[in-house]
Amino acid sequence: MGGERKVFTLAEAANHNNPKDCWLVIDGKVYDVTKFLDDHPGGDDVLLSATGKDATNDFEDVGHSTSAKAMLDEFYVGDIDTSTIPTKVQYTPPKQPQYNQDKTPEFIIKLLQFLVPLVILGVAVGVRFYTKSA
Ligand code: HEM
Repeated sequence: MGGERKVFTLAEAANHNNPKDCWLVIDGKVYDVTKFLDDHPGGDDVLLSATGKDATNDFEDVGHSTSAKAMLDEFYVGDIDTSTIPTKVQYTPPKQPQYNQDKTPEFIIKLLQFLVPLVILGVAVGVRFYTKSA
């Protein structure tokens, strides 16, 4: 093999998910952290629960120090076949209908709001005018 990089599928890496054999997938690389479980300042349980998946976000979310990131090298065992990592589903909001979907221009609506009461008033005045003389 002579220093050739090993490439694992996510399923292969996921098999190493117990306290006696624990692999993590971070940033496209595979790390065997079995020996580190007892020494991890964040505890062994978080490492074990980060197995079987792309743990990049878990690792980054903690805000690990640069020295923590430098430690990764010593646990490196190979790379992950990135095509075996399920791509994140991007949330796209449903398309909202435009608020005013009808094409009636605003000024016509304004005009009607002004005219309708005027017409009612006109009718009322007209009725009164014609009934008074009777
Ligand atoms: C090979 C991978 C990892 C290494 C080498 C590592 C190393 C370290 C180190 C050195 C610290 C001490 C604080 C610091 O220097 O930033 C730390 C803290 C911590 N780690 Fe990790 N870590 C690894 C993976 C993870 C993962 C995958 C998780 C979460 C799922 C995690 C969760 C935490 C937490 C919660 C702390 C904070 C502990 C505390 O402050 O009480 N670590 N880690």
